[in-house]
Amino acid sequence: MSLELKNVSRTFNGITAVKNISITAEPGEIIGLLGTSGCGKSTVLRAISGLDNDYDGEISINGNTKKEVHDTTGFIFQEPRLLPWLPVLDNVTFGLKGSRAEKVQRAKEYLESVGLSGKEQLYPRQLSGGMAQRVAIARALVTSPEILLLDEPFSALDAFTKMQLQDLLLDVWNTYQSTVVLVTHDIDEALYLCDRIIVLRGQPGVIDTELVIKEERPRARGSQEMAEYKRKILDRLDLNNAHSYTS
Ligand SMILES: Nc1ncnc2c1ncn2[C@@H]1O[C@H](COP(=O)(O)OP(=O)(O)OP(=O)(O)O)[C@@H](O)[C@H]1O
Repeated sequence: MSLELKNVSRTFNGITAVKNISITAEPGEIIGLLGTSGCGKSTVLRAISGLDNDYDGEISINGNTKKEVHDTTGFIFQEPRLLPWLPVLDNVTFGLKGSRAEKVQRAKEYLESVGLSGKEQLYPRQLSGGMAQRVAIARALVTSPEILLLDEPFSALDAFTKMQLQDLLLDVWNTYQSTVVLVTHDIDEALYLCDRIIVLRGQPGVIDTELVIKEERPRARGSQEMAEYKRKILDRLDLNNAHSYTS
C-alpha cells in the first residue's frame, strides 16, 4: 500500500504545528518520524490516519485522497487503550465483522502471533504493561491494515520489554508486510526498526533531513554503524554539543 503526503500543514487556533510535510512511503517500508517533543510527529500521524482531517495539503493512500478515517490503517497508541470490562479475546474481536466463530478464530490467530496464546480470557487489569501493549498490537493487526501507524508505542515500557516488542514488531511486519509509520523520539529505536528516518524539527515542525538506513536486519543494537547514524541525527537536532550543558 503506497502512502504519499504532499505539503501537509496543520494549524491549531492560528498556530502552525507542522508545515509543508511531504513524505512518500513505498509498500512494506518502515518509516520513522523522529524529532524532539512538540515538533508535530503525532499531528502528522493523526492526519495520515484520518482521525484528524483538518489539515492543508494532500494525503494519498493507494491513490485515495479522501479526508476520512481509512479502514486500511491500524493505529497503535503509546498506551494500550483496552476496554477494561472485556477480556483480551473480546478486546481483539471488538468492532470486527463476521460470525462470532470467525471473529474468535481470527483473534486467536493474531493473539498467537504476538505471543499471547492461552491469555484470551484474562482481563486488562490482569496484564503487565508489555502484555497489554501486545494485545493492542494484535487488535491493530486483526483488521489486516495495510498501513500500520504507531505513536510512540513502546515508550511507556521498561527497557527489556521495549526491546522484546521491537523484535515482535519486526516479526509481525515480516509476516504481514504492512507499510509502517512509526513516531518516536527514541533514536536507537528508530535506527533498529526503520528503513528510512525522517527527522522533524522546529515549531512549526518541518522536515529537517531524511536518512536511509541500509543495514541488514536483524541489526546489532549499538554497533559502530548505528553509532555513526546516531551521531548524524544528534548533530541535525543540535544535541551533540555536550558543553552546552556545562556552560
Ligand atoms: N488538538 C490540538 N489543539 C491545539 N494544539 C495542538 C493540538 N494537537 C497538537 N497541538 C500542538 O501542535 C504541536 C505539535 O504537537 P504534537 O503532539 O504533534 O507533537 P509531537 O512531536 O508528537 O510531541 P511529543 O513527542 O511531545 O508527543 C504542539 O505545539 C501542540 O501543542
